[in-house]
Amino acid sequence: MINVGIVGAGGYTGLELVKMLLNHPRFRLNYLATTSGDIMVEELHPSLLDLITFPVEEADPELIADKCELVFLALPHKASMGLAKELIVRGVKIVDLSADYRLERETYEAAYCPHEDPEHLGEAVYGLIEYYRDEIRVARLVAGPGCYPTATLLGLLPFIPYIDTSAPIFIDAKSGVSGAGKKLSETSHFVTINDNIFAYNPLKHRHAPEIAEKIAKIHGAEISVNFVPHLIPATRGELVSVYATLKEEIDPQEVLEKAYDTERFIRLRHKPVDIKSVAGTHFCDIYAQRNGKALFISSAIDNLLRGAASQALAAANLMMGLDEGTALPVIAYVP
Ligand SMILES: NC(=O)C1=CN([C@@H]2O[C@H](COP(=O)(O)OP(=O)(O)OC[C@H]3O[C@@H](n4cnc5c(N)ncnc54)[C@H](OP(=O)(O)O)[C@@H]3O)[C@@H](O)[C@H]2O)C=CC1
Ligand SMILES: CC(=O)N[C@@H](CCC(=O)OP(=O)(O)O)C(=O)O
Repeated sequence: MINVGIVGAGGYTGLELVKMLLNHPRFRLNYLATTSGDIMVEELHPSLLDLITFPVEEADPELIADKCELVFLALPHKASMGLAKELIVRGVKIVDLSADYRLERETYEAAYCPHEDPEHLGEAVYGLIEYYRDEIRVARLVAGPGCYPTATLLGLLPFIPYIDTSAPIFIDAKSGVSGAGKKLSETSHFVTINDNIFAYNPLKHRHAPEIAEKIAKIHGAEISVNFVPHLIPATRGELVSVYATLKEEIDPQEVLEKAYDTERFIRLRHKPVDIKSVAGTHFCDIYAQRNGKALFISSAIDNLLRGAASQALAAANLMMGLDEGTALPVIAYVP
């Protein structure tokens, strides 16, 4: 068995990781931590009662290195890099769910804060599985992509060679409230979001530079990303609609089939996608349609899973030489 740990076990993605690791045939959950520790995991997450009994500690790099070959950091940005730099020098493999190792230093510092671990930033691999699989297999530090960039890039990347990048591209995204994490805020308050929907940070969200940077890296195309996220009254799930202009009248279905024919966790749909069919799973569902040169791409993921925890587990599987799909959830919460 391979010993693994989770730091940030009290949060939403931390819980998703615990749930998947309970069913993992090769990973043994050997360490759990929160900021203050001193609690049992089944107290932290009452839904785990009678399924697991395990102490949660205060995060300590020495102890993590003693107990784990690989650790998932399910922490807010900044907190992650503070710990990751202590762990990597101790030989622990890391899958970081935060934004800390996703971007070039310049892009990161423009959108977040000064980087505290430039030494290891350059070796981090972006954990978008379908595009970085080979690099992930040999990585010691993987950066889980943001949830919106995951759904957007999986839908949009196959079309980049056919898109007129001189015309604006609009990405209209909608997320369930769990995307904002566990702590409360005015916008995630029940009374604000119930029976409601609204845009936030239009054209200014920090995921726009992440999307643009990865398109440039993968296709060498500089595009101006116009990204508008919305909050919707759902617990989990994310729907992304991309509106772009084509250079030529290609068959969108054919483009998608060519890109993802052999990908078992990408489902190509012949009808517009929805969030419920992917909720609780690692799938990304994609649909595309064209009217002349106007292109519409629609993708859906579970933000907590494919957008964070299950994508992190797929990366960890690859890093430890296992089948990518080990213990990834595939049965959706339907109805
Ligand atoms: N929610 C989502 O859909 C997605 C989340 N992510 C990213 O994954 C990471 C985790 O997200 P999520 O689980 O939603 O977040 P949550 O806010 O639900 O959980 C984060 C946990 O980290 C702990 N924490 C907070 N501050 C610190 C600190 N300074 N030092 C140590 N621990 C701290 C908190 O609890 P405690 O202090 O008690 O330990 C908390 O339980 C974030 O970086 C997020 O941006 C990425 C993609 C999608
Ligand atoms: C609904 C909601 O609030 N979503 C979050 C994105 C979640 C995510 O992917 O966060 P990181 O990039 O920080 O890891 C947001 O817009 O900030």
